[in-house]
Amino acid sequence: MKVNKLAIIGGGNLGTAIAKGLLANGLLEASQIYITRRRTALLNEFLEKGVNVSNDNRLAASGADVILLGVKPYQLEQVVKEIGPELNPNTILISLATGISSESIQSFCPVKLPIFRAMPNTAIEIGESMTCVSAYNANQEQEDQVLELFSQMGQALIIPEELMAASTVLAACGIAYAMRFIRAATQGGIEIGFGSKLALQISAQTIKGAADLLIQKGTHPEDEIDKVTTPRGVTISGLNEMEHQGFSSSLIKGLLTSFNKIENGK
Ligand SMILES: NC(=O)C1=CN([C@@H]2O[C@H](COP(=O)(O)OP(=O)(O)OC[C@H]3O[C@@H](n4cnc5c(N)ncnc54)[C@H](O)[C@@H]3O)[C@@H](O)[C@H]2O)C=CC1
Ligand SMILES: O=C(O)[C@@H]1CCC=N1
Repeated sequence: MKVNKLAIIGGGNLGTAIAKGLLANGLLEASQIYITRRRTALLNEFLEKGVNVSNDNRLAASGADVILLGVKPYQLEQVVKEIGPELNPNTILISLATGISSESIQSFCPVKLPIFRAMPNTAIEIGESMTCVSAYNANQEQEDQVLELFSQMGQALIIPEELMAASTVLAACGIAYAMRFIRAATQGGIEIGFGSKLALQISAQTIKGAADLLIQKGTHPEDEIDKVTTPRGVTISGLNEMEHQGFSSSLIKGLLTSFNKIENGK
């Protein structure tokens, strides 16, 4: 992708994770990246790497080919209106905000322009994100450009905008759910004899191996489970006990709770 200038407006948790992902992949020179937030002192690590750090959103947006909006949803309208004079019909605007439609974002802009919503997860920092993207007012070339950008920092997919809430839950919140699984496994590991450090190492690498089996072989989880569950063995006993305690059910209910909160604000 030919990007001369990329601006991240709102360098918080997600904005800085993306900046780290871009730098780690050498996708752009540090000098091509602009990142803003109100308290710029919190972005010193980027300043030291040669990234342009500022609290001036218009300066960052001016002449940028790609603008990523990393502010909170309730701050989006004000920020888009602020940078409005710097937008042109070719600017690629990518919103990371949860729950604000492309149509609304377009209504904050003075010109019609390609608008993308992207929902990466925090593993973007290490190039392992699952990023779902929706496109609005964009042509094929622009869609390909945005997909290419996020594909360099993990896997990326274009999805219909109506699935953005679902992708937020499955992929973005999903990192937190997976972390909680690993934490619980670690706590169990300590009870059966490991120190916390070793228990965490074993649990995390085990989850990574499980995910990689599915990703690399394209198999179904139950096929892989069948290979581990010796008849009358210990794995099936543990798994069935987890299900009696509501393991899958609690995960699905949690997912739905997150989803309903995005959809209905509850
Ligand atoms: N995909 C994911 O894994 C995650 C997605 N999100 C989504 O990403 C968006 C950002 O969330 P976080 O990064 O957690 O928020 P955050 O609060 O860490 O970051 C927002 C940043 O915007 C800055 N900011 C606020 N007003 C500004 C302005 N007028 N000009 C410039 N900068 C301004 C703040 O100083 C802050 O650094 C939200 O919409 C949230 O829903 C958040 C966390 C994880
Ligand atoms: O928890 C949240 O609301 C945001 C959306 C996805 C990840 N963090």
